Amino acid sequence: MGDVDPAFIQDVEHRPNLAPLQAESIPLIDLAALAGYSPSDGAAADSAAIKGLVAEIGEACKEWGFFSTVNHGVPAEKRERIEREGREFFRQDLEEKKKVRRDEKRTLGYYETEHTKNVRDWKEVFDFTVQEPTVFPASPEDGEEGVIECTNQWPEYPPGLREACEDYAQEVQKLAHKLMGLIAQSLGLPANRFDEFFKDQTSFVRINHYPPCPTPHLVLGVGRHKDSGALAILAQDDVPGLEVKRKSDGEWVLVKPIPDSFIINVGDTIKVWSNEVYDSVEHRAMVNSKRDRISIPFFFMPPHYTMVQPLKELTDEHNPPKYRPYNWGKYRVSRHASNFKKLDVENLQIDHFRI
Ligand SMILES: O=C(O)CCC(=O)C(=O)O
Ligand SMILES: [Fe+2]
Repeated sequence: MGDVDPAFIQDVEHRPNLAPLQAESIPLIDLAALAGYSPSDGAAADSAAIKGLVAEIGEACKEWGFFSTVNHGVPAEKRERIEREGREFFRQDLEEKKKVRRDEKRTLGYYETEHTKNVRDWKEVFDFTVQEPTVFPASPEDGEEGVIECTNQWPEYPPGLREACEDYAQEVQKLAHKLMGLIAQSLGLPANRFDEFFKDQTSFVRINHYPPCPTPHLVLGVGRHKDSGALAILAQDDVPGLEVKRKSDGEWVLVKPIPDSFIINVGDTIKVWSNEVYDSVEHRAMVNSKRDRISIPFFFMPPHYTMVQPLKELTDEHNPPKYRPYNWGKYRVSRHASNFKKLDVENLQIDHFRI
């Protein structure tokens, strides 16, 4: 096992297959028709091209919970820039990176000891929030009303990281709003149905860096998990690693990198809003012994005061709500705390609120 810390080692049943299935992977959707689209513009939402997209996206959300997109409208140079600046940041010594390390009080910045399902991930990350400051409950406990304001921690080096991150987040955010419009339409709702949930937000962006690993067959860059927010919009470099658990048979399939594409996946919040018409799907990232890998997810998340529950229009007496309402901020704070360290218990999941 060499020098690998046992904290990283996955149980046998969760270890990756380094030659994973590539055959049938997630659908690829061309978003060119989104150029003039806005969820608040009824006429644009009704065009034939948009209706076609809505059908494709609805199908992908149902069958896979995941899809790749091209012609998404986010300028390639903005994605390239954040990737380049991120690499430059991670190239520094640990001591330098630790100057912006997150802790229990400052929850954004650099972090190198994340755990997923109580096993350490083979990665380091840099997190920044999209709406500054982002407001969260001070405590995950019900009845405790205080809030805290989270702000970003920017390193001195590289000097361009901050602007690259802020620009990127603004661009991807526009795409996120449009995708929520299409998803609303695909559920038979008005395109602007989700707008009220994103007047404020707790969205954040993570730059994942997966260094080469001497024992890629024993560890994962990020262990199997579902994303808890509404949507994730992920950029990956040209090194394969992301695997999605195929709903039809439970097999792990590799999502091959496509240049200038984004991978979109449905998170638990949409699963609940849709009363399980759509599902959030497990995914994980492998590492390899030769090349490092960068991936950049944008996690689109509602404001802390949102009560997440199945939408009224999608429930009735024959199809009653499958979840009790839960407070997004408290849920997020509780889950976030558990990523910091190895715990003896599983962290909070939406199943906790399943009726
Ligand atoms: O690196 C990847 O491809 C996946 C990352 C991911 O799923 C996450 O950060 O939540
Ligand atoms: Fe994820």
